[in-house]
Amino acid sequence: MKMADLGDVQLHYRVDGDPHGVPIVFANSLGTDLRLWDAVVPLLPPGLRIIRYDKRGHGLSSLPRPPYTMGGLVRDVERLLDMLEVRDAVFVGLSIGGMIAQGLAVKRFDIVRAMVLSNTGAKIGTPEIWQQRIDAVREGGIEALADATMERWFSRDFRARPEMLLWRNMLTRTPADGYIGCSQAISGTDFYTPTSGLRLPTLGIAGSEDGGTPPDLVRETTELVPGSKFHLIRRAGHLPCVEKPEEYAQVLTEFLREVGHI
Ligand SMILES: O=C(O)CC1=CCC(=O)O1
Repeated sequence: MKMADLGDVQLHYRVDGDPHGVPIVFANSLGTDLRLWDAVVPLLPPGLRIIRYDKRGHGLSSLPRPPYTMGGLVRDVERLLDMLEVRDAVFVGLSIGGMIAQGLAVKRFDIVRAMVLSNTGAKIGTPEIWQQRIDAVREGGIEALADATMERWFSRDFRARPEMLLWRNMLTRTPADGYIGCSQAISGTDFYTPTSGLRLPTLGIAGSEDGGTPPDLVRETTELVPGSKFHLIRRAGHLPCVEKPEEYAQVLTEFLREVGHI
């Protein structure tokens, strides 16, 4: 566990694998922290420098007051990766993490050499939907959203398992300001034009039962980048790295091999 002091924000991060290996960076979704990748990391091949972090307002990172912007979230990870002297990374972003991936790829070709757009979109939802969620959290806390969120995050089978409660607790223990700030950032983001201009190896991953970012949205976003690939994980919701870690790690490993990262 490490803390990067970036001045206006402190980011919790951790590095696993080979400290001198080729970098792979993971960015989490709304309402989760870097433990999102716990089941996938041990299944990755050797020789990788595996970097994970908690975005602002989440996990053990600091909790600046909202509003947050997508530009600010991109700038946070950009500063973290500059501090760690990361170049030519494969950047794996899930949901809002996939938006951060697109924003960083547009800005920093030297840092992002390939990207994985997992359960994400160039634009997610509408400002009205995000405002409803923000209002609900202001009124009733994140608990008010928890049951509906579990339905978007997980398949019916997984929701019947006790592990589901781990993720429900992770969501409901996210600070309201962190959730609201990131919701505002998503609400204000439309990356269709910038992402269409990207030219880098790109893999899209979707879950067949994802109620937050359905497969068609992930496919459409991924196809903005010419030559991209797409993989659908069946019987999984918004967090296939949790529900199907073996398949997720296998698809990721194949992509790393294809782009010459391992
Ligand atoms: O919680 C959800 O509905 C899914 C989601 C959208 C953006 C994100 O990061 O998670």
